[in-house]
Amino acid sequence: MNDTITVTGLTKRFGDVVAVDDLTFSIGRGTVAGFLGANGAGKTTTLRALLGLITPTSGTTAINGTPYRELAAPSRTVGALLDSAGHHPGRTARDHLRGLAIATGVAPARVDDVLAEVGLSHAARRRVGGYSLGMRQRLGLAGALLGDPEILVLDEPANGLDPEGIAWLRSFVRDFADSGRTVLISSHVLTEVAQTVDQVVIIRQGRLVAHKPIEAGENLERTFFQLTGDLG
Ligand SMILES: Nc1ncnc2c1ncn2[C@@H]1O[C@H](COP(=O)(O)OP(=O)(O)OP(=O)(O)O)[C@@H](O)[C@H]1O
Repeated sequence: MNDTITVTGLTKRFGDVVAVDDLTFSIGRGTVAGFLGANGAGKTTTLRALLGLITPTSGTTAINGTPYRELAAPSRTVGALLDSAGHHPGRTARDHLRGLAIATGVAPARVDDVLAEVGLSHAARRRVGGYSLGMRQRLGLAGALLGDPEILVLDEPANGLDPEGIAWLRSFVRDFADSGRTVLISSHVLTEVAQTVDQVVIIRQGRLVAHKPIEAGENLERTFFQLTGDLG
């Protein structure tokens, strides 16, 4: 089986709100898939279900064919950046990552590697409370990379990054996929991901609108407006 990420008939309700509505898609190995939809479309809810953080109302999700909660080595299989919160402001980036490494069974020696990978070596000994939002996003990505995973799930990773940071993120994601690994990257801003992705999964009000490869020379903006009417 070549699919790394599968979402099958996923529905999630919060009271009267249907956040995700019978969503089905799968992502093959070695690709960068953009997961697009307006604010509130259901992207984060889908990713949280995929990572076993919430229980679906119905439907299933799997990573390499296995539900996340049943993975034998989750941090080596999939790394996730869901939000940039959750860092203790008084700790240094290095200490934060060391704690995370120990908690997830990763050799602490990886910490300096991932700090270098995300361009934070120079700030490794600074307290995270003084980090900019963009630096916290990089730190979150470093945490996702600790287990040297084959799959990355990134929820709005460009939030808070300056143009240089966004360009860096694009090339980072591209290199990651070119080494045969897989990235699912959510965004509500089309232009952030348009130059990076091989395919797009577009949702609106929790439902699948389109899942298609990106054609060379395609005017993505026009395609998206036609499909969704509400994506920037
Ligand atoms: N824990 C929750 N309790 C109640 N409603 C929720 C909860 N989480 C999400 N929702 C609702 O579900 C819908 C989908 O939210 P979700 O965060 O998945 O969208 P999103 O596409 O990630 O949006 P954004 O781009 O703004 O992050 C929204 O209407 C949201 O208000």
